[in-house]
Amino acid sequence: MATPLQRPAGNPADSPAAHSPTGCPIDDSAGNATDIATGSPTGGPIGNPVAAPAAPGAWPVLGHTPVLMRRPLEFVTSLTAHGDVVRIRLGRLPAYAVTHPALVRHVLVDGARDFSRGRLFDKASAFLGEGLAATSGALHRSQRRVIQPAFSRQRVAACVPVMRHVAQSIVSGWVPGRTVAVDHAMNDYSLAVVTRTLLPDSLESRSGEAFQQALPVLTRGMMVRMILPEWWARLPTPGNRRFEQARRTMAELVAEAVAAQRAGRAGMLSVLLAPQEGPAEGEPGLTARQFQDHVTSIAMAGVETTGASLAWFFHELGRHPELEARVHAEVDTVLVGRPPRHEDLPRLEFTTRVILETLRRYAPWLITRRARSPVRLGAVTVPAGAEILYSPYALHHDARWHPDPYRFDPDRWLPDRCRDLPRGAFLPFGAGAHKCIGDAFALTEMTVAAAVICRHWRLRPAPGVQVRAVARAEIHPDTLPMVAERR
Ligand code: HEM
Repeated sequence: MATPLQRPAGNPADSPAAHSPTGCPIDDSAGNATDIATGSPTGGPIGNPVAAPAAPGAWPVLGHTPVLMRRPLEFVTSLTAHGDVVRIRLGRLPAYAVTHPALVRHVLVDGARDFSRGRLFDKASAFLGEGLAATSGALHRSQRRVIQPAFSRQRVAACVPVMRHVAQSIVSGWVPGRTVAVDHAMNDYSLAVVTRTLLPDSLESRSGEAFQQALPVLTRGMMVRMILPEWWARLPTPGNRRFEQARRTMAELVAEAVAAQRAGRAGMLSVLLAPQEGPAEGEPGLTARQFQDHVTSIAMAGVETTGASLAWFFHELGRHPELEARVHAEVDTVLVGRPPRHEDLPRLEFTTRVILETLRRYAPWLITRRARSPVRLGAVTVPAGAEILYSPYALHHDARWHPDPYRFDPDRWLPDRCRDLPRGAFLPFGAGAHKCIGDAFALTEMTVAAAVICRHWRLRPAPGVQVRAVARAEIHPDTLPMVAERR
């Protein structure tokens, strides 16, 4: 059975449909989307358009900004009730939230040529420059072709020993009965894995701490800048000053990392790139500046995402001892007392279902696109230049596709139960040309950490602590102290 851990590399828009280890769709391939609700095509010629219904709760001048700032997850999930395309306002700026899986797929895959990346990525370009995660169109396609081989199946498989080693060194500091800040531990794991595999020896130790401090300021700042009006970011507030400082810190750290690369150290990216030379006219390859922007993109996109997902994985196991017992039993059976190897991972089927369910429950909550021209989405026509919003989190909590959506139920990913899930209803990694380049890397990284930790440790919720979800670029636990117990 094809799994995301075994999928061939290539431009996702060209690659065969990716499937979860259970055979359920992790959406990324092209095809003609059909509006499931109405049976009508999702895109196409503009005719008899209707106005998108407006979401309630807009303030004069501020629009939906206050509710997006205060209750972001509740707000994005509430939009589904108002229509398949719902008009909201970011301050005075109109934006269209697309809530139906078929229409989201149209925006990301079938009709993707009609859309660029939009406001979120404009804001991120302040620190991502022209990195992979911030570009669109022809420039993005050429960059993706250059970088994709670094994330090939073989390269990801070759990273398993590093992932295992990093996970082992994280748990080696744990003391039975002591409290571990699991959210921090998982971010440390994720940062160490990304740096040691992609850019070994470059961002570690001394810089690692500064990096970990800058990341949340930047990811939160990027979301806040998307939601708030332009003038707000120019005010000399403490938050804006922190953002500027974090931006400078990140630029310095990445420059250091790139310099280390140029000194000839190995790493997934260095195999591809020769930034010290720079490509000659018409040759493949990246300039040093482009290389630096891509490193920033990958660091921004690849550290907190996996770190937060792993933290939620252990939070959910801590709350569900019956699921934890099943993961432990599976790890014991599959690994028979040795550390995990790449070939063991597909056999950790229940563990993988817990990971998929974690990715469903705690998916990225708001991502943008921008219409290049007037585009029809279902019955609605959005004007050229319109900001389009999609929310994997909201799609994943729509009871039409995911019954009892707030229940943590890994077995919903059993083949019999998820066979009829519509395409576009499960998008933890997005879809189409901008689908996460690190999806297989992240799934591998999460499975290795889960296996290494669950072999010897059980993490219990710290008594009396209420864990809240905080929406930055992805959803984080506000705090996650857990008591480590030896199994
Ligand atoms: C659980 C972990 C992760 C999640 C949930 C996640 C989610 C996503 C999503 C939803 C997108 C698409 C955004 C869009 O539609 O515009 C994306 C793109 C991206 N991700 Fe991830 N990601 C994860 C891990 C990683 C890792 C480990 C890396 C790299 C080491 C990475 C690198 C990237 C990059 C570079 C892009 C931009 C791709 C492009 O535009 O071509 N991500 N990710």
